[in-house]
Amino acid sequence: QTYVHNFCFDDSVANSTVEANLNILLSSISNKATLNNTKFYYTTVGTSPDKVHGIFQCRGDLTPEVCKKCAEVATEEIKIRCPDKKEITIWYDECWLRLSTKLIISTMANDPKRYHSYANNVSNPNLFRSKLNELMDRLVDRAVNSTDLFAVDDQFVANSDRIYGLVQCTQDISRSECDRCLTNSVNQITPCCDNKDGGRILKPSCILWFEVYKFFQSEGMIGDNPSIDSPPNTDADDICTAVSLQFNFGTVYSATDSFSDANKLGLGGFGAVYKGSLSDGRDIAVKRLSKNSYQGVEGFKNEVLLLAKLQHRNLVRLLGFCLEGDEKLCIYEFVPNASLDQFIFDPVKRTYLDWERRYKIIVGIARGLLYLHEDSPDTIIHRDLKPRSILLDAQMNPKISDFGLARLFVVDQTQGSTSKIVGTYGYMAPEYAMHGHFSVKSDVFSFGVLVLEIITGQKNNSYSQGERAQDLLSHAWGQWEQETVLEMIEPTLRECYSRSEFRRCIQIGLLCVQEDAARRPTMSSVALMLSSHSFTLPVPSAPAFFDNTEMGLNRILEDHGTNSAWGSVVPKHSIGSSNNDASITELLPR
Ligand SMILES: Nc1ncnc2c1ncn2[C@@H]1O[C@H](COP(=O)(O)OP(=O)(O)OP(=O)(O)O)[C@@H](O)[C@H]1O
Repeated sequence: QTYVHNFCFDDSVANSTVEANLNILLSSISNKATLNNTKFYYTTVGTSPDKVHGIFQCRGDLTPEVCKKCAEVATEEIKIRCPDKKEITIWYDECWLRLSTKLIISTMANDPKRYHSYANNVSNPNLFRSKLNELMDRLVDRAVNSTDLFAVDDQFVANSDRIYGLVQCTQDISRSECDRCLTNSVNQITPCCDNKDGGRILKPSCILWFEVYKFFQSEGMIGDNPSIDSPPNTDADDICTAVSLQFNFGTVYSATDSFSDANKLGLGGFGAVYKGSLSDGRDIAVKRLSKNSYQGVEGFKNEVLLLAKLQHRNLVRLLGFCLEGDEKLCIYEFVPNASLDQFIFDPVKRTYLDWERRYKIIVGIARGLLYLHEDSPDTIIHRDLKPRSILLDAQMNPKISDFGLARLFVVDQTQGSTSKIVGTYGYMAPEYAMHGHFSVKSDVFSFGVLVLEIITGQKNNSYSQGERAQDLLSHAWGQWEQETVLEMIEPTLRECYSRSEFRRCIQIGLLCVQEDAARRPTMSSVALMLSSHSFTLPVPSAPAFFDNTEMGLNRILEDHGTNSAWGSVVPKHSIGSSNNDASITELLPR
């Protein structure tokens, strides 16, 4: 058991009833943590005003024996390290303990906090910082969705370098409080441990810990989330995962009130979407896939397994699937605040998004896309990124939706090029729209359009400037060349926004929409550009100019024709249709 730190506060309680109660509390915690084989334990001793409360929390990856030992050591050592004190928090590598005369149960506490860091500096701080952010975002998301508010994982940095991370909340607080506690800790990594290759943020209600070596036990990892370490295969683990991801049709049927119209959220390219409530209180969104999907049952299950392994704070989480007769359902977490287009293009709701919020949304989308491109088990190309495919959660965090759906339909295509163009006019890279070539760089293009739309409030494909209809990219390029980009700020933000961040966003947007795909940055570079203001941005070359004329559309149609096979599965997806905007994703093996 390795002692880390303690805080002992308040006047001495020597020879008082409080002191006597504290002693009883300590032996109770020591005994109960041993007897119950528990990782979390809460108890109180005495009556007000001498009542004392105690919370014990052990790490989720450790065995009951290790937790028991930690409880024994902590309750003994507290008497030596904090004699006569009544407000105490003590942290060990393996567990932590809180004692107080205040009601501490179910109340999230960020303070007192302790930064605990090490002397080794990392060799590439920018890269390390962005990979650490990636890892922490994933960990927080997994912890708040787990049963024990705990998560461990590791993250590739470069060559053989990895970062290992652990986050844990005390199990008495709610998921949203755990989220707040951990998110606050993630934001404190810079003051705590910037440029360091290891560190911890210790708080009464949660801990965050990272190292460049593996310091946790994987075997003890339990929780209701499938591992995301490897792609699906047919081993025993995946059979277990498949069982836990499969929803009973009756459950989904009653959760959505028999797929009632009142519960219908909308009709997308792949079928109708319904809101549902599970009996455990969780809200879900159920996508009822078009019945004439060509995908067989096994193929469908495999794809869902693969997609369910993708877990990231900025991706809409696929919780599972349901098969019944020819019904194929995908069950997602419910994201309450609708899609981004309903905010940025709405005359009233656009005012809800101040500059800071917009910047955070851009950073979140970049992180989600970076995960799909570089940090998930397979390279995943979204192919239809646009404001409608970004959903907003209760805190207005962005979540990318509809990644992977193309895999649930069998489409005639080869890797990296397709005879069927599926994407949305205005967001498609030119090489994709004209020649069917898609790659991570075609997603980067769509991301660039999205950035420009979020900060200017203008739609790329319905932009008008004065008399002449002009697309947003051409307009942004013109303003960039004339050094007048500030004129493009979303009008409701004019009085209050960061000019330097706005300029950077325009520059990043223009870098992403460059005509030459090879010159567009990767999403890891974009994430770095957004997180580090000291990073010097390259100078963009001219964007691909958007041809908004009938001739332009006809040219695309002539190049590709329409694909009857695809059209019969999801007719609205064919190029040239008036409502060509379903979301499609591709997954490629690395
Ligand atoms: N996980 C979710 N949580 C909450 N609402 C959702 C969720 N997924 C989809 N919706 C809502 O359901 C409706 C239909 O969504 P869907 O993604 O199928 O289609 P779309 O994005 O409108 O169109 P398309 O499929 O053509 O891109 C939209 O209003 C969307 O905001």
